[in-house]
Amino acid sequence: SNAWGYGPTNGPDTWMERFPNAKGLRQSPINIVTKEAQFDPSLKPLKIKYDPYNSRNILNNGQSFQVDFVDDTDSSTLTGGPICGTYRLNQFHFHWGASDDRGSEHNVDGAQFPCELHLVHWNTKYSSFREAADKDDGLAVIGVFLKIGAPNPQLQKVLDALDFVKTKGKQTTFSNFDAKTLLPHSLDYWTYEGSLTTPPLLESVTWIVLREVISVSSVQMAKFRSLFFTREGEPQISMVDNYRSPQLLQGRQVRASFQ
Ligand SMILES: COc1ccc2c(ccc[n+]2C(=O)c2ccc(S(N)(=O)=O)cc2)c1
Ligand SMILES: [Zn+2]
Repeated sequence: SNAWGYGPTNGPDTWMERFPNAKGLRQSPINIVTKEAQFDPSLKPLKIKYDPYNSRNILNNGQSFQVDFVDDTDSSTLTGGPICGTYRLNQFHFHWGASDDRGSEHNVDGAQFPCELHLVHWNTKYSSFREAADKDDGLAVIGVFLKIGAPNPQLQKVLDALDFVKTKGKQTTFSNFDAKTLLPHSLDYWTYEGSLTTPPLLESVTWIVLREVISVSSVQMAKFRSLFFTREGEPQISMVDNYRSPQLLQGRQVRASFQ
């Protein structure tokens, strides 16, 4: 079947053919217009507790690569911020461009970054990620922008594992990784109600986009681009431009945790 992807025949502009959520009223990503983001003093600080012991493996899923976490206990959690209750870290992954001028999914005042990190959490009021994935309050994703600058030694640990997951379906163990080391110093954030940015585009995500960026060098960006969308033995298609463009706000309010 013509599985969804990011190519000319199966990319984001074709997704609404098979995934009607694409035309929904709370789709992601969005362009964050900083002047229109209203400071909300009732927003709590983010409380992030990640246990390196929970990191399990790294997988090339044919759309991105993700680091999966064991999420059968509350040892790696997100609480506070705009959410109620406890959300567990399930995985993190990235979106990036073919060149440094594009690649992030969210934009800030119309600007794109070369890469965006997504840390995906699910609400423990549900019994599993899968059960939470289609609930209005099921998921919370922290978005972190990567900006070209100094090499990022924490990120390098992840990039060094990419040699083992070059093609779709490849995975390798990836233990003892502290995802907290990928976060910037400040946890100031913008937040809005949105969706998964890939099919099935479920409208179940409370988005928490951090204002402070983390650095990535151009050499490190080239490492992301060394991956392939395709399986071993298939004609190679470089894994680049795996991002959806900003969607209509449809009257949604973006709130800021900072003044
Ligand atoms: C219920 O069926 C599902 C549910 C979720 C699926 C999925 C297929 C791919 C990715 N996911 C995801 O988990 C997923 C997709 C997108 C994102 S994102 N880029 O952070 O919005 C996070 C997580 C299928
Ligand atoms: Zn994502």
